[in-house]
Amino acid sequence: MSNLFPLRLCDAQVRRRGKTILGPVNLELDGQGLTIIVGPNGAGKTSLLRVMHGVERLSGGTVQWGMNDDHARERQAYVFQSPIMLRRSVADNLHYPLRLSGMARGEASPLVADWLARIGLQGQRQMQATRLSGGERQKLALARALIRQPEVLFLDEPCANLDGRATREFETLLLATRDSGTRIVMATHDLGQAKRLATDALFILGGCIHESAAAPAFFETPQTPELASFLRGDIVE
Ligand SMILES: Nc1ncnc2c1ncn2[C@@H]1O[C@H](COP(=O)(O)OP(=O)(O)OP(=O)(O)O)[C@@H](O)[C@H]1O
Repeated sequence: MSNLFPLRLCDAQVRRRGKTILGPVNLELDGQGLTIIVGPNGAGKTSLLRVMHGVERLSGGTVQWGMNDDHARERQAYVFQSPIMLRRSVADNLHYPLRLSGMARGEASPLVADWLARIGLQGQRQMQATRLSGGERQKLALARALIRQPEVLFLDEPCANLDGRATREFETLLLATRDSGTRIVMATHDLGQAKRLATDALFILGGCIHESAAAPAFFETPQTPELASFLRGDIVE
């Protein structure tokens, strides 16, 4: 049984140049499910993900995992909106994190082959990763994040630049990841995607959690006028 969870944010706050961009946020995350973060542009979704992942300096409050920060960090992975590919082959992009963790190449190779098959890129294994399409890159970024078997995966708008088919393939991989027990926290602009994936959701407005609930109640019976407007597609500030 993992002791990484719960993740507790207590009055977590981020201020930059005299402006509060996040918080105070109070939140407890347990170890299961797929939490979706939605909210208007600039509301603080990325900042919240970065605070949870421990890469955003706090101006106040605390972020606590069930274990010390260094060990907790090793069990986390983060996927960005625009993934950075190493200027190496597709296969080497998957070998890289395993080598960093000290795994011998012979031991890593079957894992790499398995992940190439899961993301459907066996045929491109020798191709320079920077030549992949946007959808292929994002699947490779996901595999690179998951190959070390993190317990929690953070994603920031991973499908923002993908077409429908690539988005569907990516979502299928995400659902399989969730079902295999990896905790997922993901920001998205796409309300359809949020509904398809969420087990629970957070609505961020003005840097604070304005409303949160389990899905489908979050989407079907919003409790605040602001979330109701946002879900209708109105402009909310
Ligand atoms: N380093 C920084 N210095 C000053 N302001 C910042 C900094 N980082 C973020 N901000 C501001 O903080 C606010 C929250 O940004 P954040 O990227 O977290 O929002 P977001 O909800 O992810 O936005 P989007 O949906 O547009 O990606 C924005 O107004 C942004 O301009």
